[in-house]
Amino acid sequence: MQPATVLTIAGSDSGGGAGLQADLKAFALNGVFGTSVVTVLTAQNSAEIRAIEKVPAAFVTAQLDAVLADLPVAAVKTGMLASEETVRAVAGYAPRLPNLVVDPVLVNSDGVQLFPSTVDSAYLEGLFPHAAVITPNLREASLLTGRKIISDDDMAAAATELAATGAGCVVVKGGGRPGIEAVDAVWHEGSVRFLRSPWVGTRNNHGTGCTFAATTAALLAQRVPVQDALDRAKRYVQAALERGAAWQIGSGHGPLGWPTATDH
Ligand SMILES: Nc1ncnc2c1ncn2[C@@H]1O[C@H](COP(=O)(O)OP(=O)(O)O)[C@@H](O)[C@H]1O
Ligand SMILES: Cc1ncc(COP(=O)(O)O)c(N)n1
Repeated sequence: MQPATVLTIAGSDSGGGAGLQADLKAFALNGVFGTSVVTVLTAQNSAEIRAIEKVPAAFVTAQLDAVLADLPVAAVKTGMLASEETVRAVAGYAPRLPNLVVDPVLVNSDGVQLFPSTVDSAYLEGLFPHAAVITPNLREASLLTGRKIISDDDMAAAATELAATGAGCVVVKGGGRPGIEAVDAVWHEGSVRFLRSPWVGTRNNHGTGCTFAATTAALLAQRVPVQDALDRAKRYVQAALERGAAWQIGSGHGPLGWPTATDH
């Protein structure tokens, strides 16, 4: 038996906690072979993103052509695409990208918008209609819908509104709303349900969103049905947070740990 191949189209996090470094780690720990198309380089650590250098869209597509010409990609995750050109270029390939999980990275951890709003519309019109799953966090869902999102009902309403883009499944992630539980809203086939797990009290949450989306893609590549994949990705993130909870790597938000197979 050989592993399924999965592709991440994402940015590099020099600090190692998020971006394609987190994706490749989640791929390996979820049993798939990871390939990576790099969209941006970030000068980043556990505390901040200091600078972003975009890879030209033409070189993003050159990487995509090289991977797709040779490797049996069974699922794709997108992360920080960073420019309208790159979002639209990836959207042009989307009909050929199976099990596409789109994690729209649009704001930094302080909630500040990272890119011009033309990037948001390229996601809404170009990429979401082709996605099997989209995974905005609270702030991104708020930015994309213009809604204030405070309650579970607000999350459900935002997920339903984003489903109108044509995405197969919408997850509004609630990591930005600490509580007793970490709650995410999932729209699928016309109804909304909630994913709930115990809140893990730790500062080491750099890469939770990347890890959730990458794990979902890894499971879809292994033919796990989408709702099961989301339940399992949620448990994986919880276990990864628990494993790294006491680490002190960096002065800011440290990385997630490595769950063992029996953890999740
Ligand atoms: N401290 C935490 N304890 C448990 N689950 C968490 C915690 N922080 C985030 N999560 C979960 O991690 C996943 C990623 O969500 P989130 O952190 O909102 O994404 P992003 O990194 O894109 O902001 C979601 O399933 C969310 O509920
Ligand atoms: C290159 C890159 N991509 C994505 C994120 C978001 O990370 P998170 O998973 O913590 O939302 C990041 N900080 N850097």
